[in-house]
Amino acid sequence: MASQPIGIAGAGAWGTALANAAAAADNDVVLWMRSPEQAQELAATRSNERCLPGVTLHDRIRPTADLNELAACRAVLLVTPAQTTREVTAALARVLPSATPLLLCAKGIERGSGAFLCDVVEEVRPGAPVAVLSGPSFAHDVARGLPTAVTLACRDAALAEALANALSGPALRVYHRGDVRGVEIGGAAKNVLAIACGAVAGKGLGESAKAALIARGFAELLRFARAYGGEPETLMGLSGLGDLVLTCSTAQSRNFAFGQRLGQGMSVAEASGGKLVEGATTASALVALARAKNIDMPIAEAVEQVLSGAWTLEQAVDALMNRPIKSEH
Ligand SMILES: NC(=O)c1ccc[n+]([C@@H]2O[C@H](COP(=O)([O-])OP(=O)(O)OC[C@H]3O[C@@H](n4cnc5c(N)ncnc54)[C@H](O)[C@@H]3O)[C@@H](O)[C@H]2O)c1
Ligand SMILES: O=P(O)(O)OC[C@H](O)CO
Repeated sequence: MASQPIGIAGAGAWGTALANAAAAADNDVVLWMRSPEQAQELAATRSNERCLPGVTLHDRIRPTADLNELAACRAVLLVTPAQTTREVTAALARVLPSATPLLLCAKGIERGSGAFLCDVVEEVRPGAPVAVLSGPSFAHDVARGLPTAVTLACRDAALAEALANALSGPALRVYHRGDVRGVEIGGAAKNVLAIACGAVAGKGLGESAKAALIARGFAELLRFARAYGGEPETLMGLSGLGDLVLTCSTAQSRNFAFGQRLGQGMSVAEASGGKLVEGATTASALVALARAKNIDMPIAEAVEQVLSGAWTLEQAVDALMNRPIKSEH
């Protein structure tokens, strides 16, 4: 069993970084991508210059474009954009044995349905084991072997522990937990809040405003998680506060950088720079879920209003600053 490889579906920045980390943790790794040309290129050059420039692929990684090669893996990490979760899970369901655990590594909420990604996976592969991996972790840091700690959640405690052990290595420390909902909420919501922090930086509104956004954004995270069944302790850990602080701190984050460019005056269409900005695609679903349960999330709401074109950034700042004065907690 332990000699079976770890499978990774999706060879973008995060999939490639996780492949290197899993290999460094003494696993053979099958790295699947949809493009045969890209698989050939990765196998020949041993690098993924498009998504993770300057990083050498570990010897134990086998790139492939044949989905069937994931069938013999002991677990498969799903590392494609959040909005492709349903489609890629359906493709995986056709080749994987039903007992193979799927470990969700994307951060987001499905648009349209408003479904949490673990629920999407469970809907497509009923009864099959599902887990989620999240926490403060930039692909470039993990791929270069810089020390990183993340959380892996699964309702099956023994499986959570086994997967955490399998993926933990010299530079990646994986904690385990049972609160799947809390862990996935932290990852999905922090991306939306990071857009607001980036906009504050881009507009030059100061470090005090940024700290206020992180603290009040965390209060929104906690309210949302409580209402949707996540445990507050989870949100206080790596996958909540940890990832919120990381993503709200630096333009190394694509969500922060997107917000920063909005703050500097770029349009929503220009600001992504062609990069994946999960907070921008999740904002409307997050806000719709919050409204459905009357959860007060003014920062997430302001991000959504700006992205939809209903408010300018100036109107968003006014709306946040002119709310009625209230007790902090
Ligand atoms: N990059 C990071 O530092 C990082 C860290 C933690 C979590 N994540 C999360 O991981 C997810 C992926 O991020 P990323 O940085 O790897 O993005 P990316 O844009 O670098 O890569 C996404 C990959 O998915 C592939 N893809 C897209 N649609 C597909 C489909 N329908 N079928 C198969 N493959 C498809 C693309 O070809 C690309 O290789 C996101 O949800 C992100 O929030 C990223
Ligand atoms: O670059 P971002 O904003 O997608 O963030 C990457 C990771 O989620 C950070 O933990």
